[in-house]
Amino acid sequence: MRDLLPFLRLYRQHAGLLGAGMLLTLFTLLAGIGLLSLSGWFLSASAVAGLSLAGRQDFNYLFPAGAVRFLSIVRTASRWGDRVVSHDATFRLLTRLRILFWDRLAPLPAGRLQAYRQADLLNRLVADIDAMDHVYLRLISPLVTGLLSILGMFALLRHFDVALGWVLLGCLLVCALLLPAWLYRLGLAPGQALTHNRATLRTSSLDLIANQAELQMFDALGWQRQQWETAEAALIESQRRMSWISGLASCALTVSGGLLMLLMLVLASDGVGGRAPDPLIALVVFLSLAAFEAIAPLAGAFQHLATSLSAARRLNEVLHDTAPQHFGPWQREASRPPQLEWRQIEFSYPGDTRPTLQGLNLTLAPGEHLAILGPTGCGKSTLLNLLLREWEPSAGELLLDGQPLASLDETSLRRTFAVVSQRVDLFSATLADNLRLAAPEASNEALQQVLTAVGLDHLLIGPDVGKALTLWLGEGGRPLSGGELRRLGLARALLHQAPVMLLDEVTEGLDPRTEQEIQSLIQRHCQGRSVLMITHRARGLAQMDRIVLLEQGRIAHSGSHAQLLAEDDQYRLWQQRLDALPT
Ligand SMILES: Nc1ncnc2c1ncn2[C@@H]1O[C@H](COP(=O)(O)OP(=O)(O)OP(=O)(O)O)[C@@H](O)[C@H]1O
Repeated sequence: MRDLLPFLRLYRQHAGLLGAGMLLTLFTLLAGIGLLSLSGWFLSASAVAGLSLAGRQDFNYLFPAGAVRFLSIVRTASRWGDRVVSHDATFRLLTRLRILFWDRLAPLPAGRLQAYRQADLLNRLVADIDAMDHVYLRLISPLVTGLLSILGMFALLRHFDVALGWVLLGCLLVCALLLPAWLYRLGLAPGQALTHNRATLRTSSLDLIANQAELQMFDALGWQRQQWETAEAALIESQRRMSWISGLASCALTVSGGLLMLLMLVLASDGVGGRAPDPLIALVVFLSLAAFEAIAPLAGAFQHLATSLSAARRLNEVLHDTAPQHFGPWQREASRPPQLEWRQIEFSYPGDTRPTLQGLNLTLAPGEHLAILGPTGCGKSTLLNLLLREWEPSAGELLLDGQPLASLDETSLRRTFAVVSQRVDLFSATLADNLRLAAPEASNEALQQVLTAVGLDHLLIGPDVGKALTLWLGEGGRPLSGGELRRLGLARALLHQAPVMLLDEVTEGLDPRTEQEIQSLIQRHCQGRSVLMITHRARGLAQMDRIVLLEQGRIAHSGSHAQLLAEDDQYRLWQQRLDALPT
């Protein structure tokens, strides 16, 4: 139950609406109970009154008939109001909860987010939050209004017959305690399975759709489909078990209601409140029948409680994630290239026993163009990831102009670096939208110029400036080749106008001519800016100010291209290997 506490705190902000919703539910219940018991009494009393002439003349038909109409109008109106107000309150709560969840999720560093699968996060954001609507609608509201109605019925019946009042109260309280507890236990395992299986099916469906090309190529579509079918069968099975429990709950409620009615009939048959048997017996019997209207939602609430609790637990995992990212208040003037320093940096990825970076010391002077070479997996991209604060070093200091990088505010950090990472993401949007991500204020002419510079002018539609950038890219639009994607990434980085360019294998997958063009473009555009370029290519190294060879998370060699060629055997070996690579 502790898992629900963070969500219950949100209720305070909508206490007025939630309270009004419960009041209307209570009116609906009481009006329903009053209607049934009064109608039962009215029918019997009318029948009895009709037996004698005096009875026919004395019996007041008008007041009970009016009361029945009044109660039925109150019941209808309050039920309508209850639905409107309770659902409005619930939707407001869900909206707040989604915003809260998103607010906690968004500041998590990208590295931390990798611990969650994207499909799973989507499921938490959609299905798990939806499951929280049970908490107010099916748990709190029925619990409060059910217990108040039971007390109301007790007070009414006690007015006519104290003993019968206590019997009704006792029986209803026993049912209100035992039935929910029993149904909670029954629904526990299938409820948890339902949340888990729903998440698994969603993840499996997204895997099937997103990886379809890969699966088809390796003839693994059947295998993935089978995984999906297994996930679907598991979900259907947990839904079937929940439906079975719902059926059982309805059966238990009907049987208990029938037994209670029978008991009250037997107890009242000698007369209510010490009187001779009269139509009040019908009032007692119908009152006990109506009483189960108050208990029925309670039983259902506890059956589904396990589903809400497991959804709450999954949401809390993200809400209480221990790794929120903190940015300092320092707002730096972003146009000037800074001095960057990795000082005695140690870093390992979670779960990895090997250190990725071990006591790494490196400096990037303002305006310096530095290339980093090294074998696959030696930690080159990790160097950039630490700079972008996707991960935090476990020891050592990352300094920007001599200040800890963590003291910089997030906007200044993002304005300081322009990145072309190994994986360039394309949004399902127009070409212009995909570029304006990096420079929202850029004019159409500036976008066209940069596209021409990176060799993507063939994506422009016609000469008209307004229409030329409207090509739809990504899902539902034109896909880009690997080389085109890299060039688009470079175009974004150039538009970003940051003083430090971080380029992770930016010319990988390009033909030699384009590679040459891109290299010259970088040199041209990055005059006066710092460049940190990770590369596996020999081309362009001579134009860099300094080259660093990284090995097993440490700097093995450092110097200018000419220096290293002259003095360093290993660099010569690297150079030969890179030269031998097909271009
Ligand atoms: N998110 C991660 N979680 C766990 N391990 C990771 C993660 N990212 C990278 N690694 C591991 O850390 C090591 C260094 O990775 P990194 O990407 O920095 O290498 P790299 O030198 O850039 O390699 P490449 O030249 O192939 O791009 C690798 O062994 C890699 O498998």
